[in-house]
Amino acid sequence: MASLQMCLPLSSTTRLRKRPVRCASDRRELFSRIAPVYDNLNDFLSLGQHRIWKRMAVSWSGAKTGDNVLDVCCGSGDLAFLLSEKVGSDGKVIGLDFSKDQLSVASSRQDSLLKPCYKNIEWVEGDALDLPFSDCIFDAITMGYGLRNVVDKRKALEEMFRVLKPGSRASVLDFNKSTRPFTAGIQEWMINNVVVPVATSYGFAKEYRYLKSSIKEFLTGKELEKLALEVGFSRAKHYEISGGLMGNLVATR
Ligand SMILES: C/C(=C\Cc1cc(O)c2ccccc2c1O)CCC[C@H](C)CCC[C@H](C)CCCC(C)C
Ligand SMILES: C[S@@+](CC[C@H](N)C(=O)[O-])C[C@H]1O[C@@H](n2cnc3c(N)ncnc32)[C@H](O)[C@@H]1O
Repeated sequence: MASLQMCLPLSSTTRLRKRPVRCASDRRELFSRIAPVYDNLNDFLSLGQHRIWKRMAVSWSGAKTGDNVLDVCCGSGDLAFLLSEKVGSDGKVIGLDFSKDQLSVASSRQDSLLKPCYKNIEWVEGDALDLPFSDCIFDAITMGYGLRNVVDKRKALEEMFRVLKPGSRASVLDFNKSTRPFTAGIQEWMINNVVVPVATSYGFAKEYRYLKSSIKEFLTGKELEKLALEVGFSRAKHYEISGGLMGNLVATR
């Protein structure tokens, strides 16, 4: 897979520092490590609010009964399961991720959840930067907390554009990189003083500290809209949610 280049060997001084989560293989390993606690920590740390944000993302995708849809960077499958309920048994959902461990959690959840429509979900191990699908085949795409984590955001949007049918939408949910100092400050305070300490108690301090650096390196809502239009989407709108802590880009091909 094009984007899974191995990290270059670090200098000895760098090795001595906390190694940054820089490249695709580092990030894949990070999400594989946290797979066992990922869902429970999301529920606890967001007080269950992330499920509301994910429902909003699926609604913005425009997915409807009978559609053929894709959830990129599906992880443990939250958005894929919501898409499955939306498209129903006549529809088809593909959940793609490059972490075997995350996909294993998703597949186990699918087996234990007894909703008949969930049989319409297929889990695919693959790279968001090199989607193993033909052009113009999906009626809707979601990407929940994935764009901030890929090493090439433009390429990820180009791939989603390529596999979307004309007139269809990509709905991209993530943390919002706020331009308002107060909002950014609240977000950073919560991560520093609630998220990381709780994660540390589970032995995942470094993994959750990565949240802060990944948000700092992310794009603002306006920058995401601009990038989507540059890639070729005909319309792009970024909605701030939860007081600006989170955001959702809706891009129409
Ligand atoms: C579902 C959420 C985050 C998913 C997620 C994304 C990542 O990129 C990670 C990277 C490294 C480790 C973990 C993740 C990860 O879990 C959002 C909710 C869960 C967050 C961990 C908690 C965020 C707290 C907010 C800053 C404030 C929430 C306020 C709420 C109204 C109580
Ligand atoms: C924070 S999780 C989001 C999971 C799920 N979408 C959700 O909303 O909870 C980010 C996911 O993106 C995956 N990921 C990151 N970069 C990827 C890439 N280039 N290709 C495929 N999956 C990737 C990780 O393995 C991880 O499962």
